[in-house]
Amino acid sequence: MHQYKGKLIVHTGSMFSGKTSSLEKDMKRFVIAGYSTLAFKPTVDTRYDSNEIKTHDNTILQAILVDTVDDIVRYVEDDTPSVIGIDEVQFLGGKIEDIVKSIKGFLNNDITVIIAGLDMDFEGEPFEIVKELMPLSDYLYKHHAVCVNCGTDAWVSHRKIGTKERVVIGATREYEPLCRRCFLKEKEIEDDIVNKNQVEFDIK
Ligand SMILES: Nc1ncnc2c1ncn2[C@@H]1O[C@H](COP(=O)(O)OP(=O)(O)O)[C@@H](O)[C@H]1O
Ligand SMILES: Cc1cn([C@H]2C[C@H](O)[C@@H](COP(=O)(O)O)O2)c(=O)[nH]c1=O
Ligand SMILES: [Zn+2]
Repeated sequence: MHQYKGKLIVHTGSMFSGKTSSLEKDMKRFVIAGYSTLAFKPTVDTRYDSNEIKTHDNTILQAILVDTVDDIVRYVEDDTPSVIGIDEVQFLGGKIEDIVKSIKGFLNNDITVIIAGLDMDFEGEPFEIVKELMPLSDYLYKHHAVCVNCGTDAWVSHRKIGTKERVVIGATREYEPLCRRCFLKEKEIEDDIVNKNQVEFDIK
């Protein structure tokens, strides 16, 4: 009984790859197995955030909205769950070293931690917290969406809209999962458009 004590389970990959679905499935299995659980989700946009974790195919898990890992620590101290889940870990506020330290603290206290988070941003650059947590994991799952262009395993979340800010909340209107080859092709096209616009601007 309760073989999962102090394990770190990491679900990562691009958008639409099934990270949140896997987190939800794990959490629901732990409930069935008799573990006490708490699920958390960082607040990224107070206008849209609700107290639930929702997958792209609309399955739902109740969750507590938090700003930083310190909020999670407070809930864990009050409720003493044996399993916690954190969705969208890349948006959790606070210093990376504090997040890592708190997660290690949970694990050392026999609390199992399930993480779901993007490994890379829209430019193909790693999200630092996920990069830190991957080697610490007991179970590491890299999930793959389907490349919307060619149908092979996707590698990255390509942003379809122009903005370059790192955090832009969205789904299929703003992002599409692409394999490396299709992503590079897309980047070439985007660079060509930028260069062409620059030439036209210089001429005028
Ligand atoms: N290109 C795609 N590849 C795979 N799944 C997709 C794709 N587009 C939409 N989906 C849907 O996304 C679901 C996964 O959603 P979710 O678990 O929320 O993913 P993530 O948390 O990784 O963004 C799939 O079960 C599928 O219904
Ligand atoms: C790649 C990328 C994504 N985001 C945002 C877009 C979505 O709101 C979430 C990811 O959700 P999912 O459950 O993994 O589909 O993150 C972002 O802000 N910046 C990025 O570079
Ligand atoms: Zn492709």
